[in-house]
Amino acid sequence: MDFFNYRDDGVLCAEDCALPELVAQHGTPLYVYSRATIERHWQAFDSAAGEVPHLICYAVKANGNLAVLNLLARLGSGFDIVSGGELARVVAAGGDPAKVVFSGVGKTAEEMRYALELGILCFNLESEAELERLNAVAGELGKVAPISVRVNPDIDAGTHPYISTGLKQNKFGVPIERAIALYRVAAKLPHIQVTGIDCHIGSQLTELEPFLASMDKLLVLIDRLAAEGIRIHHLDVGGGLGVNYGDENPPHPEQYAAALKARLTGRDLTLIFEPGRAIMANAGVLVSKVEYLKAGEDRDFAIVDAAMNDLIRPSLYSAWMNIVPVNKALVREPKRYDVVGPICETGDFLGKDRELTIAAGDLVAVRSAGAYGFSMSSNYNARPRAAEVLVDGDTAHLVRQREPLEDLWRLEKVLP
Ligand SMILES: Cc1ncc(COP(=O)(O)O)c(C=O)c1O
Repeated sequence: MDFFNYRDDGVLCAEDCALPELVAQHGTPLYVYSRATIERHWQAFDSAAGEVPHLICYAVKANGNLAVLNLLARLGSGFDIVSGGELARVVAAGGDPAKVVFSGVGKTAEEMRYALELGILCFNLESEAELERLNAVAGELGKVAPISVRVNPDIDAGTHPYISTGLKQNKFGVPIERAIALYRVAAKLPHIQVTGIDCHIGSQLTELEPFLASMDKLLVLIDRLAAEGIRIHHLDVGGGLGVNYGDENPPHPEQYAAALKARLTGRDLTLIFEPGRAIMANAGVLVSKVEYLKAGEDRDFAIVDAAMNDLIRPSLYSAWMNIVPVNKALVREPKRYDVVGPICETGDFLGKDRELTIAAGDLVAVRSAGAYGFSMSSNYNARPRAAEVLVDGDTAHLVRQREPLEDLWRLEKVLP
């Protein structure tokens, strides 16, 4: 459920704001987010976790716009980060570093220092070498670093191979057989404090079973650690809950959390969730203008002014994302199109073989684009990144302006 609906006159709105009016003000391509949807999705996790001690650490990589992070911080959210840059964003948005978990396989010493100085909640460690480095860096600062080991449970999450992270051939986490040994070492290090255990098996998961299977493996590990006197205080189940782009029908956070909670009875564990997509995907659309309709020999093309630099998911993962006309009352002949951007790559498409009722000059919206849309955008082909608008009822706030062209070379210089 989201707050993007057609008005009676056939115009698509974000909450109470008509998309054509936002475009008239801010142009295209334009990302539009709904505050009510973001808040409702976050609250769905919070209320699903209910009475179990828990913390929702929103995955900043899904959408790191400051206004989005700020809304979530105001709800009391924590954050899952994967770089010093994301941590800086959280701080700039008013987030609480004490509610931050730090994931990722390649944390630099500098990033570790920064996070230790801010006093984050936990480092989710992904290798033996990282543990060694963190102990040394914390030692230099005279601090103790709280850690979880990110366990790779070797479970097939049944998702696209590029966004599957819990298989032994993936770079993520520590193989479950080695995790115990790593905890033993960690427990003895002077500048490390074992606090939790962590796992994240992939993204856009549409079944509960892989989550539960990996949680079961982690619970066995927690018991084995307890038997050795190593106490785990929190269980970080990662993110990964899928959303509807079409008819995927993933579990609702309620079902997901209920299944996890059922396994925690009698245990003194805080649950940490790291949802990204489930909060943001359906809280945003990407609005674009049809520049040209072009008849090909083999197929017809709708050439729009958004491209793979604005939204790379279709090109990168062959992801299917729904593309709809912004005004469905306009009288147009329905036709099938490949919806493509202006970038000089054959892989530059937003959708293939889509039936659409459009003409040149019309607006289309790519739905479910709130997560991994703007955050994965680039300047390829010297295209400025799109503006972002956050709608709150009948008020639209420009939360990031379109990148001015001169910003594209602001950091460059020519030889004297
Ligand atoms: C460690 C970690 N946590 C959380 C997430 C967020 O995942 P999602 O957006 O699928 O909820 C990711 C991305 O897959 C991740 O790598």
